[in-house]
Amino acid sequence: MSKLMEQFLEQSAQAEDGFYRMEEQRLQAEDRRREAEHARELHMLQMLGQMFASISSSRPGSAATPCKTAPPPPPPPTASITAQRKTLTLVISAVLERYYALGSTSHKGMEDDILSLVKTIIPPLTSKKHKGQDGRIGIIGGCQDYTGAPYFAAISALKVGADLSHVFCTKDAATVIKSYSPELIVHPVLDSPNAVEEIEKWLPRLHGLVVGPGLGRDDFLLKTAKEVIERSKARDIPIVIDADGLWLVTQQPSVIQGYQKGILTPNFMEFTRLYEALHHEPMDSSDHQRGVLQVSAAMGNLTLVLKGEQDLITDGSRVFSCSVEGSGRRCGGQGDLLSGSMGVLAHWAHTASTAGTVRSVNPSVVAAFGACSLTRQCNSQAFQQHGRSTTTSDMIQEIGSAFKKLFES
Ligand SMILES: NC(=O)C1=CN([C@@H]2O[C@H](COP(=O)(O)OP(=O)(O)OC[C@H]3O[C@@H](n4cnc5c(N)ncnc54)[C@H](OP(=O)(O)O)[C@@H]3O)[C@@H](O)[C@H]2O)[C@@H](O)CC1
Ligand SMILES: Nc1ncnc2c1ncn2[C@@H]1O[C@H](COP(=O)(O)OP(=O)(O)OP(=O)(O)O)[C@@H](O)[C@H]1O
Repeated sequence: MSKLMEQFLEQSAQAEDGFYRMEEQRLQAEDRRREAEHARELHMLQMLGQMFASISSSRPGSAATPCKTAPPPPPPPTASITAQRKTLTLVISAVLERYYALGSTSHKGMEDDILSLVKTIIPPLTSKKHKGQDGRIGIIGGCQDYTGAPYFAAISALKVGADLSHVFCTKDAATVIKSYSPELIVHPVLDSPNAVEEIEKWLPRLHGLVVGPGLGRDDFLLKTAKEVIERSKARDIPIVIDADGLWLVTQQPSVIQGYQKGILTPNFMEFTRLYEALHHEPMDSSDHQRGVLQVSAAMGNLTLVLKGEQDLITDGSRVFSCSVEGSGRRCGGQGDLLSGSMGVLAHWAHTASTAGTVRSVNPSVVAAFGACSLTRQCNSQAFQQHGRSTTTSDMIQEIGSAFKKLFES
């Protein structure tokens, strides 16, 4: 009897095992089918995104002043073309929204998609606009020691496409900066006793602010910068904080914490300082992705760019990495080119977001990604010509063609 019972139990156990094995195989097959479907869907959405982006970025030509020998100018953009462009950019946004909801992990695909999105924020060049409409950018920085940094940032903003670029610097830096370029508007106010009021007069006219390049760490200048940041936030102006501006943020994070139009652009050293000030412990330098998510979260989901071999960009929800090929040349001032360009792109991205064009990704992230790609592309192009002797001025010369290659082709 007990033998029969044993046999019966053994057979039931075998049947049960068989059942679970089959069920496991069935579930694995189902998983594989779902994964394949998921990959197909991602691939299709990616291709659609690229297709729509290339259609939408082929703009009507800008209306040039006619001259006798020139062919007739192309017709101005008609209402139907404008409507078509708008529909296409909305489709790109919807495609990307679905794509990111599916959780892509493909870095190359992701880079291409964000680049497509950058293309949609660039205002078309038309004869219908007046000077200033494509951006008036202010740089807070420039002191006795550092005159190059604010110049690099301000001229980069102009070369990317801002119409006017202002530098608010100390009195002794102003003449020097003016002498580098007649294109810049230079205000020698940063060390005057009523600096904040002097700068505030201009805020209603500014579309973007870059705080820090060549600012130095003098207490009075940092206090002025802090007050200008507060007043710019009250006016909802996009603010990029770089270099010594990040020194200020490290001392007083609340100055920009939680401001959704703020972007921080630390190099590794600046990032480490900020991390340690926020978390009161040394950073785990083996996991940069985790580090940037932690700092962004601690700063109230502020957009953050950790510059390096790959630029890591996050707003605390996901990390985008920009690895457009640059070069091995690390001359000073590349970060200034980056922050100046970002000031303009941030203005364009937030304008596009208000118009409903950018919906799927945080506009600050789109601007940051655009500026990182551009800086790296400039670095690569300048390096091809100048090799080891490449300087930031050589990179600035490349902004026009790098911009065209990345965003207008
Ligand atoms: N022409 C001009 O006018 C220019 C002016 N500029 C202006 O200068 C001001 C000060 O800026 P800053 O970056 O030199 O200051 P700071 O934070 O003390 O860093 C210095 C220390 O950080 C380190 N370090 C740097 N990068 C690192 C990395 N990736 N990874 C690791 N370590 C890194 C490096 O350490 P080291 O190699 O010496 O050990 C170095 O000692 C600011 O206003 C800026 O705008 C610049 O824009 C350039 C062009
Ligand atoms: N190791 C690297 N490889 C490739 N590109 C890099 C590397 N490090 C930095 N970059 C690029 O150089 C740009 C500026 O970064 P960098 O770390 O030089 O900033 P920074 O130190 O703040 O510059 P600055 O000299 O203006 O103060 C970034 O856009 C980044 O992409």
